[in-house]
Amino acid sequence: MESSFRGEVMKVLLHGCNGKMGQVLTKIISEIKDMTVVCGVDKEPLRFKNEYPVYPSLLEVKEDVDVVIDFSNHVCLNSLLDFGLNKKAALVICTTGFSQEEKQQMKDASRSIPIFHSANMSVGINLLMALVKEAAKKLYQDFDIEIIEKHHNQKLDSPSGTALMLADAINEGLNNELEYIYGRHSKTQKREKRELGLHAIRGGSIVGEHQVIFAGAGEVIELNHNALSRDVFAYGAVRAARFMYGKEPGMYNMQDVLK
Ligand SMILES: NC(=O)C1=CN([C@@H]2O[C@H](COP(=O)(O)OP(=O)(O)OC[C@H]3O[C@@H](n4cnc5c(N)ncnc54)[C@H](O)[C@@H]3O)[C@@H](O)[C@H]2O)C=CC1
Ligand SMILES: O=C(O)C1=N[C@H](C(=O)O)C[C@H](O)C1
Repeated sequence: MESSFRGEVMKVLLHGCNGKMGQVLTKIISEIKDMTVVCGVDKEPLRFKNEYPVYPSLLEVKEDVDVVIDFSNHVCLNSLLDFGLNKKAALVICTTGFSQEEKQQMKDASRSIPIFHSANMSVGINLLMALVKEAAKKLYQDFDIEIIEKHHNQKLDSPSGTALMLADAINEGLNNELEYIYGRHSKTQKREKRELGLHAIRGGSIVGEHQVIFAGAGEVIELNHNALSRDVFAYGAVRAARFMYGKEPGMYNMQDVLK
């Protein structure tokens, strides 16, 4: 599917603009000719001096907006959806940590506006999803599958949205037979075949590492992805924003963007 964005200047609202990802995007979009940040929203609006106005709430936004790029917190979902529905703006939601109910809320709203959501904006992870799905189909009979993710010490949610996305890709390949096990503390029993373990490490400034382990008798296969900087997520978000400009209502993800 092609982007319908051509020859204009796309007006972007950065939601969570004063966070780590918000600031990386601020810099990257300032270097792009046909895209401009018309305003930002952040619950800490004064943390940085930005070249665009920053509001503490979406209710205060005065600017005309084509696309909202969101890297904030899942608790903002209601206000984000209300904003998109009132202003008919496309939403590029990159935040993680949503509950099943919140994901359903997104789907419901996507009947009226175009909504993109992906827990990982890198091309590499979205290719890895296809690889682990195929590997799981071929290996599951003889190999146990576990996922380890590592992130910086400021991350709020665990396991990461990406680890869950990889687990879902694997499970889809296996007719959703697997049961997710979040760590094994206090467990004094053997691993069951249909378990898929998810394990989270938090420390320092690790940008984002995901390791999918296929452990067999006498041999181990690992498929890994390491994000070396946050730029990779920001470029993915810019690519998704271009893709979402002028799209029909519906739910979209990175697989649609990369088609
Ligand atoms: N999809 C992807 O590829 C990626 C997703 N993420 C996700 O994006 C989110 C943000 O990540 P970071 O920038 O590292 O976090 P961060 O904590 O550095 O930034 C979040 C920003 O959102 C603001 N915020 C929080 N609650 C708010 C509210 N109620 N109203 C307005 N602003 C609010 C905070 O003040 C902060 O400035 C996380 O959920 C993270 O997991 C992060 C990197 C890549
Ligand atoms: O919080 C982060 O930093 C990241 N979050 C995303 C996730 O939860 O998967 C993506 C990336 O790994 C960085």
